[in-house]
Amino acid sequence: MEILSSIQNGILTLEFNRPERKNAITAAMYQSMADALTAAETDTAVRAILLVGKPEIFTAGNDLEDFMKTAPAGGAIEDRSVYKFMMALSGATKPIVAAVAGNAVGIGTTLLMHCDLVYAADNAKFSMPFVQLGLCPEFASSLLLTQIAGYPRAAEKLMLGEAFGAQEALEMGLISKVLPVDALRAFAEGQAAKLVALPASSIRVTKELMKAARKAPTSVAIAAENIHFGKMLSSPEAKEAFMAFFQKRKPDFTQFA
Ligand SMILES: C/C=C/C(=O)SCCNC(=O)CCNC(=O)[C@H](O)C(C)(C)COP(=O)(O)OP(=O)(O)OC[C@H]1O[C@@H](n2cnc3c(N)ncnc32)[C@H](O)[C@@H]1OP(=O)(O)O
Repeated sequence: MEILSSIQNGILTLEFNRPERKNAITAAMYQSMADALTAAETDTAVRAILLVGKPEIFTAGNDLEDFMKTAPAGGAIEDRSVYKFMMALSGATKPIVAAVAGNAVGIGTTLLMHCDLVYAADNAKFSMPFVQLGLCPEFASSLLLTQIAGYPRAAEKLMLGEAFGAQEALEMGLISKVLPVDALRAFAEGQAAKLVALPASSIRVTKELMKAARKAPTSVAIAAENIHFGKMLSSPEAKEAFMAFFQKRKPDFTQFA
């Protein structure tokens, strides 16, 4: 099972479990998380959601082989499991806690902006190398990171795509606490348990109110990003970037105007 899913004491825990591929997320993994989140919406046994990886890796982002396979097929983004997962995550009415240790690449960082309580280990590394892959930001990261971190810092992270550590993520407001890697999971579970014990209706309304102002702009940003992202996935620049990754070499973008 590449996504471990369990419900215990009111907490739905979703755990990336593909360490041999650095927890890179395949279409099947997105689908299984989308299904679990959708089911959780109406399951009274679930009062909080916890998203975790392994102590050495959160996720290497979208599986790049999947990107190469699915790109030319095209089709509506709404039919793709990544879209179903991200819509289920961003539209979840129950509180979501994320705990990041190791690398959180691409969608691994983007998805955090749709969670509620976000904690990181001192070994966490965040990056959004969309431009480096010949792509563009996705799932409202172009909007939300700008709101969270301010334009100059967001531009640096989204244009240069360089990795940054937990301390910088804390300063920019992407996460709310840094913990020793060995303490991260227990701390996040404890925070989720606190949410479970609180009145679910108050949590639900608080979340709704807090997210109300960004709801419409988030949808607009996602739709605009999708148009570009879908086209860019099959661009020569992206193909060169994906091939270069698997051939363990630097991409050569100078061949493209
Ligand atoms: C809509 C969504 C958008 C996005 O998410 S865009 C972002 C896509 N993701 C990436 O570009 C990240 C690619 N991966 C990496 O940069 C690196 O990995 C890490 C920094 C995460 C870790 O580096 P290291 O510790 O040196 O591990 P390793 O040797 O690169 O990876 C171990 C094995 O895992 C495979 N792998 C890693 N990431 C992915 C991936 N994203 N998709 C498919 N496979 C991946 C490798 O190829 C390799 O495999 P082998 O052992 O056979 O050489």
